[in-house]
Amino acid sequence: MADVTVRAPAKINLHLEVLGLRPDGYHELAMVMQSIDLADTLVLRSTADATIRLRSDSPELPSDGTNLIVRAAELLRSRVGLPELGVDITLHKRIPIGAGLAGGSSDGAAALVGLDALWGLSLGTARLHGLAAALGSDMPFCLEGGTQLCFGRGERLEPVTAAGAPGQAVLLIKHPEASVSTPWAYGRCRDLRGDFYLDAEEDFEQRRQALRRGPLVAALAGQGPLPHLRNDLQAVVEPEVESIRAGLDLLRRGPGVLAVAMSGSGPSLFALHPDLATAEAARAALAEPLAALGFVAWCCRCGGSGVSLVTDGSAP
Ligand SMILES: C[C@](O)(CO)[C@H](O)COP(=O)(O)OP(=O)(O)OC[C@H]1O[C@@H](n2ccc(N)nc2=O)[C@H](O)[C@@H]1O
Ligand SMILES: Nc1ncnc2c1ncn2[C@@H]1O[C@H](COP(=O)(O)OP(=O)(O)OP(=O)(O)O)[C@@H](O)[C@H]1O
Repeated sequence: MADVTVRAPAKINLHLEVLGLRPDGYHELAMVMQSIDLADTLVLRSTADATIRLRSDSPELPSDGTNLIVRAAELLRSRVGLPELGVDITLHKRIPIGAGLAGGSSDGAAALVGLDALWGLSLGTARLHGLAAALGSDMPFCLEGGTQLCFGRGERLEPVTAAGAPGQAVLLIKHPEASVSTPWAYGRCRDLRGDFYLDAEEDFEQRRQALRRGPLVAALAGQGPLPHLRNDLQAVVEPEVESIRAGLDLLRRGPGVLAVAMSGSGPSLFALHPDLATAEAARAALAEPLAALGFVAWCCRCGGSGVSLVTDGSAP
């Protein structure tokens, strides 16, 4: 079969609420996640030698069995019981690494979708979703994309209609030297807030309902103003990382900004804007202080889909 190319978009968290700690050690969450059009690209080619090979244009990224792309390919191949299948994968990395933007999870989801097509498996959405959930909490969202309520440890999805969303674009910033480990952020959350965690399923469900019926979901549907964005991990990470405090302050000063928050476990920060032109104008207005503090900045549209096969030859 000819090469298969897959687009792997990043996500931001419009809401991240930590409800409690589960018996499996993961946190029970209530989130709203949103795809953005900052994306990696994977190009996959079949090989005859039963090896899974990855190369990428990012020198910091491992290409061995610790990379989520290789882990996804190995899991898929073993689950379908076809050890003779081989693939060469080339990754064009654009999503910053360890940034709270689910770059690795989106790459893993893209590998699942790409290999399903390349190897002619036709696994279907439910099986791909199961494989994604086994690889990481954010990965099922990365498969589906768009705007979704995400519950459980992040893998239980409910689509949100965001046709009327006031924020159609983001100004996204990241400090190259800041890094936050996801397990560390959850561990810190447990240390600081663990005594207030909920533990009854009916309490979790009450919080899910509050989010489904709350002002954020209404605003996304074009029915009301955008509320303050909540990220419980931001509340524990912000006091520890100076560049996060400085970056949030800066984004709030951008002209036309609707709301500002940290994405996931950070350290990426974003400002929601009505459209790309307003986000670009804010980037231009903040160019000097952003550069002085050493931030890298991107302007992105809030996108409508998760990983997707590229069929028009437009990527990478
Ligand atoms: C911070 C977020 O990006 C928000 O979308 C996600 O919750 C993290 O998702 P992810 O990177 O796919 O996370 P995983 O690879 O499944 O888990 C990494 C680690 O994060 C912690 N973790 C993750 C998800 C969750 N619901 N509870 C947790 O406590 C656990 O320590 C886990 O060992
Ligand atoms: N294909 C990949 N791209 C990026 N990171 C990867 C990949 N595979 C494995 N990793 C590892 O995963 C870790 C987290 O990287 P990633 O860029 O996914 O972080 P993140 O955006 O914070 O994720 P999340 O938002 O899901 O918590 C890094 O330590 C990185 O080495």
